[in-house]
Amino acid sequence: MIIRPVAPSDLEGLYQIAEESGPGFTSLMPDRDALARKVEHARASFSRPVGLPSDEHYLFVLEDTETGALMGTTGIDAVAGQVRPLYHFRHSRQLHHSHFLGLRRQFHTLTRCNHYRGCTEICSLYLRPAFRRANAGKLLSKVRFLFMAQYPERFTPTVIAEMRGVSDHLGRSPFWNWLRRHFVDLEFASVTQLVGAGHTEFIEELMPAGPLYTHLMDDAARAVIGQVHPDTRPALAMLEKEGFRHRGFVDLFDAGPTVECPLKDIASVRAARPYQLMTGTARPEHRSGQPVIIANGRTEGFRATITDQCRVCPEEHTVTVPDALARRLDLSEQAEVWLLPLTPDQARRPQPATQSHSLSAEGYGARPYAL
Ligand SMILES: CC(C)(COP(=O)(O)OP(=O)(O)OC[C@H]1O[C@@H](n2cnc3c(N)ncnc32)[C@H](O)[C@@H]1OP(=O)(O)O)[C@@H](O)C(=O)NCCC(=O)NCCSC(=O)CCC(=O)O
Repeated sequence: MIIRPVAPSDLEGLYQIAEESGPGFTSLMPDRDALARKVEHARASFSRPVGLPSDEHYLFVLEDTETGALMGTTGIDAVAGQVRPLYHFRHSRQLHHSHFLGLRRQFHTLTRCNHYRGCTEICSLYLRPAFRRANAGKLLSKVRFLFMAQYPERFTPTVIAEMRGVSDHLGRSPFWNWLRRHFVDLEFASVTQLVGAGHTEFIEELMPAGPLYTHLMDDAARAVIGQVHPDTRPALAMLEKEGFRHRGFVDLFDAGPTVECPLKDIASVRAARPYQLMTGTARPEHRSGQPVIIANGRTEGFRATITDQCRVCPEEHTVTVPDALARRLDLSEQAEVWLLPLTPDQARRPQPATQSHSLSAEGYGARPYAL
């Protein structure tokens, strides 16, 4: 399997992915014209020289090199919330207290906001069920951090991910059902389609701006605040191991959590290193054997894969790879290559609990309002 930038010939495969991933997956909607524009935008972004990040969108695909089939997608928006505002609900606590009456009560509220302005956003992580296999999901998730380590000037100091929230197999969201009843009478699928196509004006016009008291919501809506879709738990688990944390901002439509991490603290960004390529047979002193993600040093011609065939000489900063692998990654002798080890010890230790909302898949579900 090989990761590469999306190409116009991927349009049909992308459409299939957009269809099978369902309505909560807003960054890829089944609309051929919109997908074609996305592919063109990505092509222009990979080929553009960048000093300061702007509206670049990097969309990568994972290809099965034996069949040419598209296995999955993974993406990065260099700067989100700049051209169009990025809306969230801020989940917070309010204390109502009457000294005179001796009464106090604590409430949880959701308040609409534009907290994230101009952050890099990772998105579009999807591995087709037919292609689920060891390390494919990890390659899709981590390759973006390897790309960021290679080209930090293309990204902002903070990276966020808006995780898909809970919806059922018919695409109904318990959180949206409540909002729909009280504020915007549209199907969840229609709303996500509007947002996916960039039509967000209705948010200012129709969505509540003042605080929503969560105890007034029905149980089903309240229970999914800050929770991810079951299929998204692996995606969240991988990001938590990278150091991403939830700070209380949830999606306006399905209440899925947004997580964030400073770019320089992302475990894979810290672990990625450049080497000089040697092809052919490794020398005995070269270190061998560990699975790594290996990428060439290009943008437009970016290629990456996972392999345990690299032999690394850390002292000389060189790596020897078999000729066939060098050809697949379009590498020539002495080229720069980047390696990211897959070993679990690169995972960061969790940050202090006081700074983040609790969000283990089970833990948050059991206590959805714990700050
Ligand atoms: C996310 C991926 C690509 C992940 O691929 P796989 O499922 O094959 O991953 P995997 O290798 O089996 O698991 C990856 C890691 O997650 C852990 N893991 C697996 N299942 C888990 C669960 N139920 N709860 C908690 N952790 C779990 C595994 O132990 C493993 O970590 P260890 O190896 O350390 O044990 C896939 O699940 C997928 O396509 N999901 C549906 C689409 C989706 O919801 N995408 C995210 C949308 S949200 C989005 O796109 C923004 C976020 C983003 O872009 O990253």
